[in-house]
Amino acid sequence: MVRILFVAAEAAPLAKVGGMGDVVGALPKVLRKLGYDVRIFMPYYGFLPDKMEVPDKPVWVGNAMFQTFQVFQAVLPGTDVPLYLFGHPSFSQRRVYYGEDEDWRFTLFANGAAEFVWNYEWKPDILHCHDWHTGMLPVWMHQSPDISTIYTIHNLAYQGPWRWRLEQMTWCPWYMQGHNTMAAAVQFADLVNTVSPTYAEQIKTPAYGETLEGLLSFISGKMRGIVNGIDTERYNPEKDRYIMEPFGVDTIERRAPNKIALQEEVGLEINRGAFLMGIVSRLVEQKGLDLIVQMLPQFLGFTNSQLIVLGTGDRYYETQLWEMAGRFPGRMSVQLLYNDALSRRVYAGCDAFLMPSRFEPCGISQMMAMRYGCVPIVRQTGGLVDTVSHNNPATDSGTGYCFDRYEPLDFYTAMVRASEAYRFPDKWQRLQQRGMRQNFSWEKSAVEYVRMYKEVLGLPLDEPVVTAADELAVAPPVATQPSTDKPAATK
Ligand SMILES: Nc1ncnc2c1ncn2[C@@H]1O[C@H](COP(=O)(O)OP(=O)(O)O[C@H]2O[C@H](CO)[C@@H](O)[C@H](O)[C@H]2O)[C@@H](O)[C@H]1O
Repeated sequence: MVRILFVAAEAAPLAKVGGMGDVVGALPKVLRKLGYDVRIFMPYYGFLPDKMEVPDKPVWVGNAMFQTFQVFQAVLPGTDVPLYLFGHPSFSQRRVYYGEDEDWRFTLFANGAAEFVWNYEWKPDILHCHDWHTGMLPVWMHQSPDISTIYTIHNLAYQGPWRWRLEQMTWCPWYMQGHNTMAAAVQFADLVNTVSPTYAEQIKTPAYGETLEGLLSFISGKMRGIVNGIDTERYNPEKDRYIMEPFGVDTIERRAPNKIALQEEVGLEINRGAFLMGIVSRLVEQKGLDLIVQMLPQFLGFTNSQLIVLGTGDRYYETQLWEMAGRFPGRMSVQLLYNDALSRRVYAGCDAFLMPSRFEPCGISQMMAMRYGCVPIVRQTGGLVDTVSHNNPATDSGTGYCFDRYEPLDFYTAMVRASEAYRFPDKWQRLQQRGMRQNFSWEKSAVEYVRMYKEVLGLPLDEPVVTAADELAVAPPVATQPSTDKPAATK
């Protein structure tokens, strides 16, 4: 059976700050069903014992960067995916990112992962690395021809902090890109992918390449674009115990109480007819926050619409939104926090979801919104192009509202068109149902990942990888931990 180790800083539901956590938490369990022995290696953050049982005894003790670390083996809650936790005091605080030592502790983490795969009894055939935190692994793995590497770019904008210090820590000279772990991985990984076909093309241009467009164009032969899925088991409006009233595509009339409950919960006027818009996001420039700050006061001023924002991020946007909410009491609510349960209630209660991103590698939130019958209003960029299509009431087609240019008025027009369409309940309901019927499950995208794994191992693409004997023992017997749907720590 092919063995794959995912190395990442996040894995939902244990540690999730954004979409990468969703991917690393959901894809391995689907791949295991397809017959691959997939495991995860991630840091042992200080808040993990609140969410799961971690054994006291490590399965392995190693050394890297003159430090001793321990590796604990557990199981990702709600799945059968074995989880290796990298234990070192630098991760014992209750945070995932930020801090003065961000560069150092993630370099240590990547070093620890390398030592682990070189020396531990279970050896992967493929090391699947995610984002800058794990970027040096493909460089170091060049001394191990028996281990292939795949690198997934979730967000090109984050290429690692304090690069001059990174170079001193990675012990890799400039031609190995020791100062920029994202570039290092792109250059040295056997295959590279990003999380949607459109973004895979866009990042070869200066507008989206974040200064790596030259390198990305150069390696385009080994570059793939695979659209993300969502965890349709965890995020299922028919069974979600965090929402007021479960509903499905054929029982969409049962969705209405969720809107009233949400209005009540976040302090909005109870108004069944108001056009309720939602945002669940990291509050950063990428997500089009400047368009929101510019246009929402006008839109709220001229219509009877309402807005709820759930997110954390840049202090500037947090302050702007907070100040705006003060100008629209009962019409706008800002929740500056990370809360998975509330995010589900926003998806289930709002009429529309705003995502006017400046750039978007894929985007998970718009898919979650559609799954919960919330109509996305998005800018046509990156993965939003691949997952949302424009509503055409004449032909009853499309799943949301899309605009093209990153201009306040274009965004405004899209919101006006959506709020006008909302006045026709039957058509609006059919639009919601079209979104809910989309197949965003990981099963579809997992097949494309399998193709990549076969390609990197040099296996024939049209033949199954697993042998009959393997199929009988699809996964090693590991106990399944009960699911903890507790939200992760704030950023
Ligand atoms: N305050 C809050 N409370 C609760 N939940 C919150 C929250 N803020 C955000 N979330 C959740 O975090 C996830 C956000 O995922 P996205 O993919 O939309 O964006 P992100 O930019 O983080 O991911 C990056 O990586 C992913 C994965 O590849 C790409 O899809 C994306 O384009 C790229 O920018 C969603 O599951 C959302 O519900």
